[in-house]
Amino acid sequence: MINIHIKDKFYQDKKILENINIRVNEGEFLSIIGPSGCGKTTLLNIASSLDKDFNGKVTISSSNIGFIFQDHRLIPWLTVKENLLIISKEKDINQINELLNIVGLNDILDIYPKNLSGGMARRVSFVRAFINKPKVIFLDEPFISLDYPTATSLKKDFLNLCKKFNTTVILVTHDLSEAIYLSNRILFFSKNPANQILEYKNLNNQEFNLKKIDEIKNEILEKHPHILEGFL
Ligand SMILES: Nc1ncnc2c1ncn2[C@@H]1O[C@H](COP(=O)(O)OP(=O)(O)OP(=O)(O)O)[C@@H](O)[C@H]1O
Repeated sequence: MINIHIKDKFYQDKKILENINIRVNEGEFLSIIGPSGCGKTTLLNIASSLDKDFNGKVTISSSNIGFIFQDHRLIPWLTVKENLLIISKEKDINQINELLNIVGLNDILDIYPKNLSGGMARRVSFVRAFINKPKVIFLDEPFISLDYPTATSLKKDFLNLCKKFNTTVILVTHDLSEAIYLSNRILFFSKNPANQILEYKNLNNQEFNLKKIDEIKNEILEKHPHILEGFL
């Protein structure tokens, strides 16, 4: 579904990524975790073909892809409805309402982004990402700076959307608990140039269970204490 081969990636004369090979299967949810500055966003930009300035090759089996970023990136002078319709291929207001309902939003179609709370705006950005039924979604720290209850419920809603569309996902995050909860597989990276230091597979525990998440987190940290360095 997604094949990422990066021989190397430089910014000016600084090597950021080297010798990275990642394959993501259809319907898989992969998280990439690592310390600040190790190149996670750079890797995501290359994987999603936003950045083509690297040595290597990326293939994605569908061109129908969506993005979710840290900020909602809604167009400020358009209402929620207009923000969603402008990128919707089907222009189907019933489908838009259905997706808004999945993320817990009702009666907000005529509201402008500046009148939405941060959490609501982020929810709308999730709906926007799913509106054309993408086969693949790339996310860069999408739950950052949301309060805990909002982030938790949005994560649940997000998993429901992924299930509904059988979406393949690559998520960049700093948060190990979040990665354990959401993913099937986690890749840990270290710094300079980013090395893949550990792969953790078969995390199919997508039920929100804090105890279980903590157990897995402790298991990972006990087995691999070095991954603590720099970011946890
Ligand atoms: N456009 C750019 N030009 C030059 N250097 C850049 C550019 N973008 C990123 N870098 C550098 O590349 C390195 C990797 O940056 P990147 O944003 O990919 O890391 P990250 O792991 O996503 O960090 P964070 O978790 O803090 O967002 C950093 O040293 C950063 O300063």
